[in-house]
Amino acid sequence: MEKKVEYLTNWIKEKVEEAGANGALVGISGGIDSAVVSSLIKRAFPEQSLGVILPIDQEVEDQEDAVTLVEQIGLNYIGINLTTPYQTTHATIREKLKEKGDWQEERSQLGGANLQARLRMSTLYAVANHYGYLVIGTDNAAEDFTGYFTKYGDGGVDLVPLINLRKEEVRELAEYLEVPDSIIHKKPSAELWEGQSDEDELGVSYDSIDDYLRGESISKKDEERIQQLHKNTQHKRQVPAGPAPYEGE
Ligand SMILES: Nc1ncnc2c1ncn2[C@@H]1O[C@H](COP(=O)(O)OP(=O)(O)OC[C@H]2O[C@@H]([n+]3cccc(C(=O)O)c3)[C@H](O)[C@@H]2O)[C@@H](O)[C@H]1O
Ligand SMILES: Nc1ncnc2c1ncn2[C@@H]1O[C@H](COP(=O)(O)OP(=O)(O)OP(=O)(O)O)[C@@H](O)[C@H]1O
Ligand SMILES: [Mg+2]
Repeated sequence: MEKKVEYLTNWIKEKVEEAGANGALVGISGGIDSAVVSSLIKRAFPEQSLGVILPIDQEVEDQEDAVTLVEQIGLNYIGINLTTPYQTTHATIREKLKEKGDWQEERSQLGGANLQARLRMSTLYAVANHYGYLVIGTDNAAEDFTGYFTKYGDGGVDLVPLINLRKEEVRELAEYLEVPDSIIHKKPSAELWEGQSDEDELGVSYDSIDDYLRGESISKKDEERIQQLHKNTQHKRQVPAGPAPYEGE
């Protein structure tokens, strides 16, 4: 485990230095993925790393797991409350679409959820620009394969150190790195709306996705669901498509 941690830590260090950046930061949610990335950036850059806690509809102090984590690992951190920017932006969009007669309440949940992820991304980049740091993402192999992230939201980052790790491998790393149990055993959730659960929304468990990624056989139903998610989200793993150069008259 120590070798794996060293490998990931050195990789982050090399990529940040290669970019000529001063250090690294990560958004901290109180979930396991960002907890592991927090520990890695602290090891890579003990003095030049930053955790950013970005609550929406909550106070920074209420993000207890996130605060406990940064204090435990001694990571320099900052809390920026995005409740007002989120509510203002969302209300402005709602008002304009209502005026146009196009607003549909039942279609608003996902757009609002993705807006939260994209406001966090914009905030992380504003802070990163300020310090000359890179933004470190938290996507793991299961999320990447199924496209379970917001395009240009939590998917909008500079480096993705966990991208080849299955969820089970992230858990193993978290245990080795002594991430608090309350974080390790929490039900994975993007927390973009009340009661959201990754596995309910995905329609398949992380264990099943991990088995699939390991090449093991899983139920036909799960296999079809994973392949459908992968296919539908192909665009998120690519640079935006453009036409070939025009070669006519
Ligand atoms: N074929 C295609 N080629 C090019 N672009 C395409 C496209 N199909 C859709 N698009 C574009 O992509 C958009 C849809 O993608 P996107 O905006 O990402 O939206 P979408 O994939 O519908 O939603 C994001 C999902 O990720 C989950 N999430 C988000 C954030 C964090 C976490 C977490 O685990 O923490 C999970 C969230 O709960 C939700 O299930 C469309 O509105 C359209 O603009
Ligand atoms: N309140 C928040 N403050 C700062 N960053 C956040 C917040 N919520 C989400 N993020 C960022 O978005 C990322 C994606 O969330 P995701 O839920 O996939 O990861 P996680 O919360 O670390 O782990 P888990 O998947 O176990 O819930 C987080 O890792 C974090 O970097
Ligand atoms: Mg989460």
